[in-house]
Amino acid sequence: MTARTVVITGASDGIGAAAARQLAANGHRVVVVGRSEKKTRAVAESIGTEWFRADFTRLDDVRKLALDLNAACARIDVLANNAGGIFGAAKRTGDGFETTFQINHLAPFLLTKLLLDKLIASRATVIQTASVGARLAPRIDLDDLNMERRFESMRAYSASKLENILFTRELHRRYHDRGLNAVAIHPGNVASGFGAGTDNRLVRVIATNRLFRRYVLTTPEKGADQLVWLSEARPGVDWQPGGYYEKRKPARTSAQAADADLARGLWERSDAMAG
Ligand SMILES: NC(=O)c1ccc[n+]([C@@H]2O[C@H](COP(=O)([O-])OP(=O)(O)OC[C@H]3O[C@@H](n4cnc5c(N)ncnc54)[C@H](O)[C@@H]3O)[C@@H](O)[C@H]2O)c1
Repeated sequence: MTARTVVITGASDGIGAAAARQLAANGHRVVVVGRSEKKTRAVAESIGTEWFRADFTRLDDVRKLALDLNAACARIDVLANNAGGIFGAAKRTGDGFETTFQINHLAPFLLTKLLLDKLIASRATVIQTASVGARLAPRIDLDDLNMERRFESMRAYSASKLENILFTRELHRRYHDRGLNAVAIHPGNVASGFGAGTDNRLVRVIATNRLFRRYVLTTPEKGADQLVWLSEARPGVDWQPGGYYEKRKPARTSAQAADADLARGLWERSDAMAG
């Protein structure tokens, strides 16, 4: 197989780090992106690859990351927008947006847009690590993407993961005929750093309890399976762009995820917000 250039965000930990290790072992050029310089550097050095640091609570970091990636990579065959998580109480970033919304949706939206020319020229695959949790999302209110009316960390998380799927659909609608292959996935329920810092007690207990981690959740390596598979497989042959996958198979999600007007509206609002 030809070696590909694969950029993975959230690759300092968990699923992203496991995918980076596997793809590097398979001979690809992997670019590791993370928030913590120390952890990101450690992962990159352990697999002998490049790394960049960006904190997605700062859109200026995302803009700088896009500039760096555009300069460092002649082509990008795969962009895995994997960074994300469930966080605590309602909080605004310095950019003025609700934190979960910005980290999980707005930052990867902006990064993808700033890399778009290169992604199209490379006929790239763009993967969103979404979640089965998107099924629990409340009705997305385009006039209240910051959830000012009723914030709760699980509501914000599930909405952001639905937004990952809506973004995938709209990316596909706009750019598939120019060669872009967009896909969203649920990675499985994985024992990673996910959920450790949330104020949602149930999620925190499941995510941190030793027995749950050992017997109920799966490993980061298994959670990375679809990122690795989609990075190497042939779009349009091995999998169909535009959709949502679980365990390497197209999967159903909620009716909202298929709402084309909502996907278009979210794109337009995100564009205006990200500037
Ligand atoms: N673990 C699960 O069970 C599970 C289930 C469904 C979906 N997911 C999704 O998988 C993805 C990876 O999560 P994981 O399980 O590996 O968790 P993790 O906590 O181990 O890793 C999360 C990664 O996201 C990065 N990140 C978090 N906040 C960031 C910020 N402000 N700026 C830049 N990067 C930031 C972290 O640095 C880390 O590299 C997430 O998008 C998560 O929503 C996880």
